[in-house]
Amino acid sequence: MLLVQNLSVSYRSFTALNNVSCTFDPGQLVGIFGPNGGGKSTLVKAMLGLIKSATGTALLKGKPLTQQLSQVAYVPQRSQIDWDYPITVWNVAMMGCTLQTGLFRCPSRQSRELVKAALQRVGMYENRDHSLSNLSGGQQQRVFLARALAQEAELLILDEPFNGVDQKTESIMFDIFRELKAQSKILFVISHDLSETLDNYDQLLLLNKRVIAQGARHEVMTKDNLLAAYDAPVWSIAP
Ligand SMILES: Nc1ncnc2c1ncn2[C@@H]1O[C@H](COP(=O)(O)OP(=O)(O)OP(=O)(O)O)[C@@H](O)[C@H]1O
Repeated sequence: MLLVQNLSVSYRSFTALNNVSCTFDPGQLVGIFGPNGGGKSTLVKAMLGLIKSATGTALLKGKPLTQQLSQVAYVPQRSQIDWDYPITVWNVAMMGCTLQTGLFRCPSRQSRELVKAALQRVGMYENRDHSLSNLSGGQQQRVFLARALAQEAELLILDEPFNGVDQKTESIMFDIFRELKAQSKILFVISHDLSETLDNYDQLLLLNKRVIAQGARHEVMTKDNLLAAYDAPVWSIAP
């Protein structure tokens, strides 16, 4: 189980997150929604200790998440990744195994097998020698998903993974999420897509500095909750 308790974050005098608490069971695909600037990325970064929180903590299986980062595969927002960095598809995916292998040691046969299987699963093995910068947006996202798969982490966090991806990639990703759920992983997906893809999530967390609502789609995506989160009429948000 993943437990977020009383997490608060301020950037200088600006409060980005206020006392956020939520709980997630294994085998769940969780969608994190909310307006631009609502604190979604801040929540994830604070959970991972990438930024300092004023109060609160995140616990995975009862232990601080920050002490077991090898159990977390994090795919940041596209804007946070240097897509021109000269690296091949294979080497990006191999980074998922670096924690186990060590930075300066030759990857084991097992790591190579894991990376091969991960790239095959996302349909990018044939492109393994290609440079990351020469791929389409959807292909790049699939490579980063392969890196997360190769890591075999308990918790996968993907920050807006559907941005700039085509229908085929989106559908591959949701298929893979279902497989990971069956392996009792917890998947955190930050998204802005309020279309019918919402049905793919087991749980939704609606965030605007605080938790507006958490639960199943019909409990969370109500008129009142959407108004509280987005401060806008529902018809202008949800299709
Ligand atoms: N390093 C920073 N310094 C100061 N303010 C920040 C910093 N990072 C984020 N913020 C502010 O904190 C608030 C929450 O930002 P965050 O990126 O977590 O929102 P978000 O919900 O992920 O937004 P988006 O949907 O646009 O990605 C925003 O008002 C943002 O401007």
